[in-house]
Amino acid sequence: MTFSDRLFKKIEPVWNSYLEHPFIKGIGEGTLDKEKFIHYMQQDYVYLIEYSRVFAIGSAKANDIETMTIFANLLHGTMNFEMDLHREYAEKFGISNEQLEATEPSAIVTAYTSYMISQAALGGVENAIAAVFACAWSYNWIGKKLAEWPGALDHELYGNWVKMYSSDGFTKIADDCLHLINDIAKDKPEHELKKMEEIVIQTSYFEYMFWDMAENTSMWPVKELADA
Ligand SMILES: Cc1ncc(C[n+]2csc(CCO)c2C)c(N)n1
Repeated sequence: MTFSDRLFKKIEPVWNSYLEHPFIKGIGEGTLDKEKFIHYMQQDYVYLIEYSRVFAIGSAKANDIETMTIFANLLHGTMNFEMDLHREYAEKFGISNEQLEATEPSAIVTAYTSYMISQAALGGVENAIAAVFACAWSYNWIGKKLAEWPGALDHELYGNWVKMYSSDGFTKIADDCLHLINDIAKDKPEHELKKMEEIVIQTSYFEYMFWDMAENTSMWPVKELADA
């Protein structure tokens, strides 16, 4: 059994719950409120800026040039490929790149990114790959599931989201993370594997909380406070 098989056994119930979440269902069924999607995109944009730092930490902590290059490519892919999707959606909604970057992060975004950055900073390269794993892999997993829902790929607003995360390009990114975590876990003692597992479980819960924040307007930053 590979390390990722072991991880998947642990996190499968949490990941299955994503597919039951009203926000994900809203994307897959095409019924999601547009304002919620716009808010989600803005929050996700500032999330990705901080998330990218974890790839940079992974590259800095890598013990060989191959691992260093994989992290650097993942960093490049996020900032140029994934964030382009957000910039394209924002343009469609009349939101400039400057406005996107100036988004005030919700408390959950701050908690999630702070957790990933601190775990990656405190440990070695194994913590960095464990911190990014659920994020990179779960979106491709969700994208591929939603792609099978009737009409999800063709929806005029959310179809591109489903296309993007189920695409070959994103499947390759998710696979790169999968190979990397298995490779790094190979020679690790059990106590380090346990720590990696704990990080993947925590980040899987954070993913759920992110969907919850996107769905529930009461968890959004208060606009009047941000503008004051
Ligand atoms: C909260 C949140 N979690 C996961 C992703 C998806 N994601 C983030 S980085 C990456 C790897 C390559 O860009 C992927 C797939 C997201 N956008 N937002």
